[in-house]
Amino acid sequence: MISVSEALTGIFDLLTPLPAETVPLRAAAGRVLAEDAVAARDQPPFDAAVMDGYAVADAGSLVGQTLRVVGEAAAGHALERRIGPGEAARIFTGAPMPSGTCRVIMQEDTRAGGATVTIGEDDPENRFVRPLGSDFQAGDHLKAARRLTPMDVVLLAAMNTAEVRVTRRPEVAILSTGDELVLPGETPRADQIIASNGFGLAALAEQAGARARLLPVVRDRMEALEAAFDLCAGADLIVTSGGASVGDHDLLGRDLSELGLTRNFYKVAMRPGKPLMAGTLRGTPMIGLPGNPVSSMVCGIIFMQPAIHALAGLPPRPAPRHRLRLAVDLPENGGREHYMRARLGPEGVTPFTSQDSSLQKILSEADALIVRPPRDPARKAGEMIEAVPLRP
Ligand SMILES: Nc1nc2c(c(=O)[nH]1)N[C@H]1C(S)=C(S)[C@@H](COP(=O)(O)OP(=O)(O)OC[C@H]3O[C@@H](n4cnc5c(N)ncnc54)[C@H](O)[C@@H]3O)O[C@H]1N2
Ligand code: MOO
Repeated sequence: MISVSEALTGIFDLLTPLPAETVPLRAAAGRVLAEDAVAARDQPPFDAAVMDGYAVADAGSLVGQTLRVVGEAAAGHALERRIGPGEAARIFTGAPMPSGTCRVIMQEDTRAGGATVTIGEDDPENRFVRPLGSDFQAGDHLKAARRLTPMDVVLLAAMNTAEVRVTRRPEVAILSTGDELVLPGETPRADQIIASNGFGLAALAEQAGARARLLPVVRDRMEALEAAFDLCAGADLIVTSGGASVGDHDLLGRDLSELGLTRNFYKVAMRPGKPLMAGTLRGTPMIGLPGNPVSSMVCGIIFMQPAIHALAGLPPRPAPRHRLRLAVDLPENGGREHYMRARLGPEGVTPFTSQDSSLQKILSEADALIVRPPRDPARKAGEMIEAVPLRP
């Protein structure tokens, strides 16, 4: 069996980043920037007032002095007149500083008197001017590749970017296999269960920025599998769940070269997720996940989501981890890398008592997956360990 990091590298090796497309700025959030965006202008494009008040030409203290108010500057309405010593311009936040002025005296520190203003307090150190280009300057870059956050979008908009070059959104075809499966909302027979994995995997794929194509459940027959493979055409990544083990009805564990499946590896030293496989199906990268729901979801986080990010053009990286304090002692780990469902509390992180890979309620309650490397020695409460967060 290969290690988790060998398996992840093996999956990255199957992937080619998708080409770029142009989208309007409104559709850019969450997409991966494919080419550097360059600011076309300085921001602010002029020295701007930071406070509502009076713009003055005098650099020294004006306490007790009365100035002549000779004009007004507001945001979007520059004052074209030059201001000299002994004069002031009424000014509002965001307005361009009139020529001749060097600072703003806050309105609260003044007393207005018709065409004049008298200065009460004045600290000339506080200029209340935002210099031209102090936010960003023409030619500044927002570097590719990065997943665009709402904070990036506000910057792109300010840079006067109406359209953005992003990588095409990966399309992930998801198929679940099993004679026992019926869809949520159907009435299962006594020997049937609800096909939950596909829904969770589709949500994980979409969380990672992909479009998910959730295919109908595939029965445990070769013809059904072949027909389902046809429905994967055009996808950038194919993800299967179930049928990966060695049972008589586990079709995906068999030699499927006649259906166009080339397997690059099968079985990984991890828990849950041992019967994981990856390869290509008719030339498209494919990841085969085990059917147990927790195995499927853990492998979706550890392999599918990083694969989607890489397809979208981000640097290939494992799922992010945090360092967390252990709240309880843990015995030595076995030979497989263990992803333990765990809860976060004031004392630190505690694994759930049962780590069975079928327990969906515990998975839903878990805050993190504690990662225990193979043969990790016994750990004491209070030690720091690595964990993959399950909540934003
Ligand atoms: N002799 C061996 N048996 C098993 C081994 C092994 O090494 N030798 N490995 C075990 C491990 S580990 C896992 S994980 C499972 C995974 O096997 P499969 O990928 O073949 O999964 P299935 O048999 O199809 O299903 C397992 C389990 O999960 C339920 N399931 C399947 N699909 C879904 C779905 N879409 N939604 C909800 N639940 C699903 C299914 O009903 C089974 O209960 O194999 C062990 N066996
Ligand atoms: O690896 Mo299986 O994924 O233990 O349940």
